[in-house]
Amino acid sequence: MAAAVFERGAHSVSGTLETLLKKVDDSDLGHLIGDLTPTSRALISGAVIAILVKLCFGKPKERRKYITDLSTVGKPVERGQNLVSADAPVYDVIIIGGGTAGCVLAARLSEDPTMNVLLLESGGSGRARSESRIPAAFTKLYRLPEHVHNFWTEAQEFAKGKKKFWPRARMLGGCSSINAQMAQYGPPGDFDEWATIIGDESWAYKNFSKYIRKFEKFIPHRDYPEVDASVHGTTGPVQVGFNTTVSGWCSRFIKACINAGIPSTHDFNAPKGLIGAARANAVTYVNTDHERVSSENAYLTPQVLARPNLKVAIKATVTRILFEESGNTKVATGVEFTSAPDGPLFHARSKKDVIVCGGAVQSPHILMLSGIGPAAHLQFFGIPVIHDLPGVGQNLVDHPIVDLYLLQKGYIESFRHLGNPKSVIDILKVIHALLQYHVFNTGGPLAMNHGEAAAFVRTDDPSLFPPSEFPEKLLDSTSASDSPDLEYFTTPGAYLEHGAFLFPNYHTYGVHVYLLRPTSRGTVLLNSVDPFAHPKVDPNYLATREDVLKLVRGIRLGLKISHSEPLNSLLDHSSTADQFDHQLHLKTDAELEEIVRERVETVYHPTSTCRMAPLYQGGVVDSNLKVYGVKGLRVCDASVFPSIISGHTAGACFAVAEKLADEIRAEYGSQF
Ligand SMILES: Cc1cc2nc3c(=O)[nH]c(=O)nc-3n(C[C@H](O)[C@H](O)[C@H](O)COP(=O)(O)OP(=O)(O)OC[C@H]3O[C@@H](n4cnc5c(N)ncnc54)[C@H](O)[C@@H]3O)c2cc1C
Repeated sequence: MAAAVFERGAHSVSGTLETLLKKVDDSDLGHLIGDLTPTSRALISGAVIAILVKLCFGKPKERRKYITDLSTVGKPVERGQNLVSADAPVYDVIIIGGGTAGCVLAARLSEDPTMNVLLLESGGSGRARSESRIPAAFTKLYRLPEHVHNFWTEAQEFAKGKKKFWPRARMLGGCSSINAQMAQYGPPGDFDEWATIIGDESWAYKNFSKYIRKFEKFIPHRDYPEVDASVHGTTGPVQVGFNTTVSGWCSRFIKACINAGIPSTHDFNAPKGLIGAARANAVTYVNTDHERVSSENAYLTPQVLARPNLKVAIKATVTRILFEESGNTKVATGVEFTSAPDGPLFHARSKKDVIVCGGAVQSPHILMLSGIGPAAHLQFFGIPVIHDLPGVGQNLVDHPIVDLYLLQKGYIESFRHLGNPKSVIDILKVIHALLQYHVFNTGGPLAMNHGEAAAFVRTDDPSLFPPSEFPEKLLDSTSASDSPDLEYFTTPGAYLEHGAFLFPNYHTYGVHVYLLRPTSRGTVLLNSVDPFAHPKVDPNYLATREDVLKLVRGIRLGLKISHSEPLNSLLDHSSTADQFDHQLHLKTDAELEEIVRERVETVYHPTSTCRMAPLYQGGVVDSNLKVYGVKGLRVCDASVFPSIISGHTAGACFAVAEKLADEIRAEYGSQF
């Protein structure tokens, strides 16, 4: 009864707020608010109280218990002890890194009650952070070193010598806990290419796609009946669907793409491939409660964590993998870990496998610290070489992005206030958004993931890039004739510095163009032997001319889309302001090339630094993800991708881990 009264009261507060906001929006901004009436003030206070009451007394969030006392999962040891302590706790499998892939493996392997699994994660719980749970809030995490490894790249030789900010998650769920939640898994041709590179058909799309369906729980939506649910997984742990809020800019972008000559598509993840334009979150990793779906909350459920054969320790950084000789072979027999740079060290022993799931930056880092990598590089740092494996840390590839900053004509629709409330009106809007999200569970602006519509194209598509205007034939770096090499996505506001700067005095619109199949390759190398020191990350952006020319084409088409209706009428193309791009179409290709080199940034998708490939092609792992030349050691995360996919990378990480879990269980069977 009390709850019903509360709900009704809160609804009426929200309704009144909505009316008030509408009035404010319709009026000339700013006047109404200067001196709020007592009624308005009462409404605001009511809304705030409603939110607080809901937060305090609403349905409690499921609490998940993780191990923080490392002495309960490891044996304390002295520094410099190179063999696993004889009385260290023993596990069948030790997983290093509870990220996107690591949580999948922990949950799937421990389904076998005879398999003892230890998962060690350097950070804390992602789910415990509201910035991770609330879809719109993730960029707030980027600069917090406790939750994010905030790497910087080396100065980029081909990008004006600038160092680039490269956030990677440091929490359970890994980057699936901080990513933009867009769920596009890559076109079938990419996985067929993987199978060809490694010479194993189990990676071809027709076989590998069962693992995509295994992780997926697709939630259809009545507004998108064209999406064929039968080609999706419906029983997996990772809920994907249309549960994010999108602004009116989403459909405007898709219409403008179609008017610019890009076909429309309904489902970027259907087996037929993903060329075309659609609501980007044709699915997102956001559930029906409008919360992010990370690998932590999808896989490490309270039921999974209650398994006696699974231990999940947080604030546990692995400092190295330890090896023993068996005949002529080096065998990984355990790990050394600690909670802090000067903290006590612990050992744990593995009977079967140590699986490195540290991500594309840290997996090669951990291997090198442990003596697996290019011998000369390890010797330079005085690290005893366990196995000379030149491919470790090589082949780094990332999707380079160029953002276009556009100005709305007047005020069309904007969410600037969410990140940067500047007036009482903005504060009212924020309160309204909080009510929608926290009290009524209707989503609202906090349920946005920002990247709301997307288009995938090929730079050799003659209908988009007619040879008369684009005569130069560029290298085809795609995996198949129906795989794209450029992606666009849009945000209802433009931003700089990874979302830290939102053009506070303007209502803006962002079009982002990125290269899906770059040919430039970089490295992850050691900076120091200190496991807590960041490695040297050098994506070597734009080292090849192909990459630059394709991005120049991408900018041209992006501008054409912005000049196509309905965007054309809603954007202020008369603006000559320097910080906006309305005059960019007048620039020569050489001038655009300079802009590409000036602006290029990461779209946070590094892969392939422990590549699954034959040894002679710089491979680090075989098709079962076993590290070449040693025993008992595997890698499983984005670092093993044989080539970067023309999509977003989290989906393939889930699927690769699902596949490995199946294979390990089949390989060891009843041996546990
Ligand atoms: C800001 C951002 C936005 C993105 N947006 C999208 C998107 O919209 N859609 C999409 O599909 N992909 C997106 N991605 C990419 C995608 O999320 C990643 O490719 C994927 O999640 C990587 O998974 P992983 O398993 O390779 O590594 P991670 O998920 O990064 O996991 C690595 C884990 O290992 C831990 N770790 C590292 N070293 C150690 C150690 N020594 N000891 C213990 N633990 C350790 C880390 O703390 C981390 O938790 C985005 C990424 C970022 C950063």
